Amino acid sequence: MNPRSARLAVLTSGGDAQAMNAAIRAVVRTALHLGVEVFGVHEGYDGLAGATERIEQLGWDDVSRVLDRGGTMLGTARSTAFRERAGRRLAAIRLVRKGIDRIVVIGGDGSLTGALLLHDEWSQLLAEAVAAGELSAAEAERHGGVVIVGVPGSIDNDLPGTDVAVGTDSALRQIVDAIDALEATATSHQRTFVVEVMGRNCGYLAAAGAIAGGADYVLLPETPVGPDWQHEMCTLLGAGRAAGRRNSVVVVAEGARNAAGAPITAGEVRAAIERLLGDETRVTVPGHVQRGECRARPTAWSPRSWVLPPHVPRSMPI
Ligand SMILES: Nc1ncnc2c1ncn2[C@@H]1O[C@H](COP(=O)(O)OP(=O)(O)OP(=O)(O)O)[C@@H](O)[C@H]1O
Ligand SMILES: O=P(O)(O)OC[C@H]1O[C@](O)(CO)[C@@H](O)[C@@H]1O
Repeated sequence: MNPRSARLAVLTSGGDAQAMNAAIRAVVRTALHLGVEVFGVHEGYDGLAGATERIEQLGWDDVSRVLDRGGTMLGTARSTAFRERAGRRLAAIRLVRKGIDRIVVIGGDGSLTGALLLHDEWSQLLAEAVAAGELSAAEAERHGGVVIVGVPGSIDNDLPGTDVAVGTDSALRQIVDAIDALEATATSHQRTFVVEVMGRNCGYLAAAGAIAGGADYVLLPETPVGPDWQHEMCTLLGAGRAAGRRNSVVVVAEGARNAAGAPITAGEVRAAIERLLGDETRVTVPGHVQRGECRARPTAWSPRSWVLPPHVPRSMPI
């Protein structure tokens, strides 16, 4: 196919992650630069499989001034409709009716799993639509193959083969900022803080946040603790206190588990510290602040640098 006649859709899906806007901008402007028409799908897969179709053509100016804005300008969703085959069939029909058979999905492991499913089912979905009179044979033939590119976009950083997903670094900064901010109270009151960190079943944010934040102990899904974990943790924390430390921080990944597979909650950690050490202990849950707009400006090492603008020197290898 002549790429200059192609039409491409871009969408964000799953939890919003910072720099998704920069990634959208990079996709839109690079495609336009290459002569490809671009469409934004609003509200994640719901914009394709939900009750209302939300596909809108995007131009160069539609992605102006979004580089350092948090969230996603296209909106996102956790779409139940797309999980069903009927939803994916509706999605394929709507895309083909718009002449689109190129898709960029920016999202996490779930979103990219869904994208793979749509890719694998595409021919069959189109054949069914033709049989049901929902698409013409010519339309189905014209768009007989679909090309889908997945861009790992998730604070969780839980995609195999990806060093750092879009949004992970900013979430990490939020976590380290939160731990740094707790320092004042922890030190003044000689308290222990238990910080619960997002990440679903992945401990990347908790592990990296604990190291960068100088925490004393971390509980992760990947390293389930044994039955005596409370005593082990408190022995370490107690040694720090004995050495003169005025503050202690324990980071708990939201997916932390013990060796038997039972979840370990921040409340449980707090109770263990109070019971075994007598430390005054508080739980802090930064929650969706971790997905919020970073006040620090995004680094150049981010989707900011992905765009292929016309003003990039032609001699530059890209
Ligand atoms: N197995 C699947 N089959 C079809 N669609 C799926 C599947 N898993 C996920 N999806 C689609 O992708 C959407 C987003 O998935 P999910 O909620 O797991 O977030 P994610 O992409 O993993 O991102 P994050 O973990 O950062 O929130 C789901 O709401 C659903 O529409
Ligand atoms: O925003 P929601 O739907 O409450 O989901 C929260 C989940 O999304 C994430 O922030 C991103 O996947 C996870 O870390 C967290 O478990």
